[in-house]
Amino acid sequence: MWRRRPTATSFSSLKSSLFFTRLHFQQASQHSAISRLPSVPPLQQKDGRCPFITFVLGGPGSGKGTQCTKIVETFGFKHLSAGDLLRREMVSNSAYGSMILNTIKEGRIVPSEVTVKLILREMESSDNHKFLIDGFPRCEENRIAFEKVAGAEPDIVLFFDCPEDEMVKRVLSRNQGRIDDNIDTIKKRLKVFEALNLPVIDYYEKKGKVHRIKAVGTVDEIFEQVRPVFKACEKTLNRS
Ligand SMILES: Nc1ncnc2c1ncn2[C@@H]1O[C@H](COP(=O)(O)OP(=O)(O)OP(=O)(O)O)[C@@H](O)[C@H]1O
Ligand SMILES: O=c1ccn([C@@H]2O[C@H](COP(=O)(O)O)[C@@H](O)[C@H]2O)c(=O)[nH]1
Ligand SMILES: [Mg+2]
Repeated sequence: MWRRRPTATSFSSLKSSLFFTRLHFQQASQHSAISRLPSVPPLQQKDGRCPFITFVLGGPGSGKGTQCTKIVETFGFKHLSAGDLLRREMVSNSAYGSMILNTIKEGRIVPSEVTVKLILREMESSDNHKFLIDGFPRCEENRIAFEKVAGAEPDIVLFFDCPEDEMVKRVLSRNQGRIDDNIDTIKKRLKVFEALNLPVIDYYEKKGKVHRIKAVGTVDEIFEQVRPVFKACEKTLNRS
């Protein structure tokens, strides 16, 4: 469970005032209101620990979810797939349901207001302090919103770098009944990835946070590139 460091603004009032007033349904390209948000104190756990945050990025079908499962098994992280959280919200009678459905069908990006709220809710209700945030941030607006509202940057970023033809092949044979696993939506998702997600990866690359994984080969071969990334930060992972 989580709490914020003592501050004049409580987290719940922050959520309602910052998110639901200032950011109400802003489109992904609108940066101005977000950049004016005040920074907040970083999230901190009851036991005083700060979370270890890994953003897991890569194109559709690059293997993010598959590798996250292995990281959870080996290093004990909590896996938060932004796409899964949105799909769960979509079928939960939420007011956002039809907006999420249409956005996913079109391969576009759900407003940060919704996604950041879902992610932070999961982080706050978890006893774990090591998080894999999979498939988020999708664009610069997502990134800025998360950093402002969480008061935290990722410790590291994993980028699963996979050729497009391999990603298309994997998604088309995934067979999980996802409404976006069809060739038309995949083409749109690939364009959105290139136009909006690659700049986020570039941003963190410049900060020295990106670990680029060549996402070809078997699942186990790819994991052997991932393992040393977490081995190298074991001390930080167990920080108090
Ligand atoms: N190295 C691999 N070789 C072959 N198939 C793989 C490999 N890694 C994952 N897959 C398969 O490819 C499909 C896509 O993988 P996964 O769901 O992990 O990708 P993802 O990056 O999470 O995709 P999305 O962004 O669409 O959620 C799955 O069916 C998975 O079993
Ligand atoms: O932060 C996010 C994550 C996802 N979406 C939307 O969901 C689909 C599927 O996401 P996956 O990560 O591939 O499961 C994605 O194409 C977006 O439409 C989002 O808007 N924001
Ligand atoms: Mg996935």
